[in-house]
Amino acid sequence: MERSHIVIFACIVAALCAVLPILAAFYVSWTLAVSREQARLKELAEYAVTRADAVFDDATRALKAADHLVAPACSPEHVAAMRAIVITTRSIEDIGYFANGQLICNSWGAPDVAVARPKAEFTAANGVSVTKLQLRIANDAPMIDFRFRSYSVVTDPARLADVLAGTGTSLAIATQDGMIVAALNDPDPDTVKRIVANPQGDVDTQMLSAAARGRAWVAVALSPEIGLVMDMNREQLLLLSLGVLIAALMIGLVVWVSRRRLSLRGELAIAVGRREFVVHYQPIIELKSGICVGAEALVRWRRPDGQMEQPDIFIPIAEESGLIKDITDQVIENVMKDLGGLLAADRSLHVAINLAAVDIHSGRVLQVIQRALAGTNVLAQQIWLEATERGFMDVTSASATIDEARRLGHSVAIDDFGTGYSSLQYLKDLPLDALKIDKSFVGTVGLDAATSSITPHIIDMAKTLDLLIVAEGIEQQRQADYLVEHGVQYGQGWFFSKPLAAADFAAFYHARQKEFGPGPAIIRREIA
Ligand SMILES: Nc1nc2c(ncn2[C@@H]2O[C@@H]3COP(=O)(O)O[C@H]4[C@@H](O)[C@H](n5cnc6c(=O)[nH]c(N)nc65)O[C@@H]4COP(=O)(O)O[C@H]3[C@H]2O)c(=O)[nH]1
Repeated sequence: MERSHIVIFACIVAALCAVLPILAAFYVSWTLAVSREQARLKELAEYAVTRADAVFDDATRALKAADHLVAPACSPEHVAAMRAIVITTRSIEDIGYFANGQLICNSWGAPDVAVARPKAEFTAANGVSVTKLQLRIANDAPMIDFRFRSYSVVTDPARLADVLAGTGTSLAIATQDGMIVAALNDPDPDTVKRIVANPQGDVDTQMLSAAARGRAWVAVALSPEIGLVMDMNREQLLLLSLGVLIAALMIGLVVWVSRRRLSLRGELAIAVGRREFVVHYQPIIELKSGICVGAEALVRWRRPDGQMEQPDIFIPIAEESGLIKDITDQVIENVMKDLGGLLAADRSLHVAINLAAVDIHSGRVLQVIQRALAGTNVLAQQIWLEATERGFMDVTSASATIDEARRLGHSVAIDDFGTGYSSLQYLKDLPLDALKIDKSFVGTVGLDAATSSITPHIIDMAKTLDLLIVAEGIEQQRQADYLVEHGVQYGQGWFFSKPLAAADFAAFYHARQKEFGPGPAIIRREIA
């Protein structure tokens, strides 16, 4: 990836890291606040409707008691009985007796002025009708008239909405068809009507609401959503600060990773320029005889302070940035410098060099090797080339490079076989010489692991295609024994030796030669 792409990518990731946790925290805290507020409104509406029903029941009882009075209408006894009803009924202010649409008397006797009976606006299931009067007493709200047959009682609507709603919350006590009869904090009549008609519906996106239906009334509680923002409680603020904290941590992480990647890339470019790469050699052993027949060249990056970086850290970045070509060239150069003498003196020895996918793709590396071999008396047959399955994905270019490599005398091996996308197709279509079994499979030999059954299949496949087999990562005697038994010719791994610096490898090679004898002639698989 280009440096500018890394920077842009890091900025986008950092911006997302900053915004997403905060948005998520805000969303969670908002959802919590909304559901809490809705629960509060529901509780309020249920409590209010219970109270309103109780007031209505009280007024109904008064009306029915008056309806049973037997004293002659508006006689002193009748008026006294009505007064007694008013005194003993908490929910009503007065009671009146009507005939022919006119008030004849109330609990104080005959009225001073003529009062016409108002028209009923709504009739409840128990037969009591409801009317909002023009008459206003203590507060601003018009009084409510409940009437049953010849009697009416007037009630202060404050008795119907006798609850504490809290500032910002409005409450309506409405008839079953949505007419408000009592209210707190001026709820909008149209909104209340819509909620009564459709309590579950999305009535107003800026209002939270809850409705409760009682025997006679419907209570509707409303509060504006904006109130929640002001009302965010401690827990919600805590969530938000947690979101900010996570965002900060994530941004820090992104900055750290991208800086490290950028700086590693920059450092790697400098290291290529300063030729800071050295090669270590892991001996390759002929398993049945124990003779050392070659080595795998493994690159290391020796920093100026002496610290050694392993290839797993820098090869992927080198491949991404295109620096890998220079590294391959330096490895080839180092191999010839380190082991050129040994190779020229002993034809039975070979060195396997790892190539990147791009090296296989372009084939350019073959000329580099040719130039490095020129005048050294080292044969091309002594230089093996290895690449992972990724290098052979583009079969056309890979075939061309392998054909040319083989024509020049090199042997070519597929590395880490079985860990990628490899299929039999690769092996059939490519003129390969050898297959390297990945250490992850060798490690399972003799174990019950699910992958342990793969190793014999890989071995069989290689035998069918008549490929040389090299097993990687042999750490134990039993693994070596198993591989010999199954016809694997070569192996490498800590059981024999870790990768060694050039001088140590030469010493290892000579010691091994003394103990197990000289190596065979040049190892070469003939392809018809
Ligand atoms: N656990 C365990 N590990 C063992 C054992 N024996 C050897 N190994 C390690 O296994 C890796 C074998 O190399 P690889 O599969 O080609 O895998 C190599 C190869 O794909 C790549 N690489 C190394 N040098 C070069 C190079 O010059 N060019 C390119 N393109 N890639 C390279 O880096 C990979 C890692 O190399 P290393 O870190 O040197 O790791 C080496 C080696 O040190 C063992 O018994 N047990």
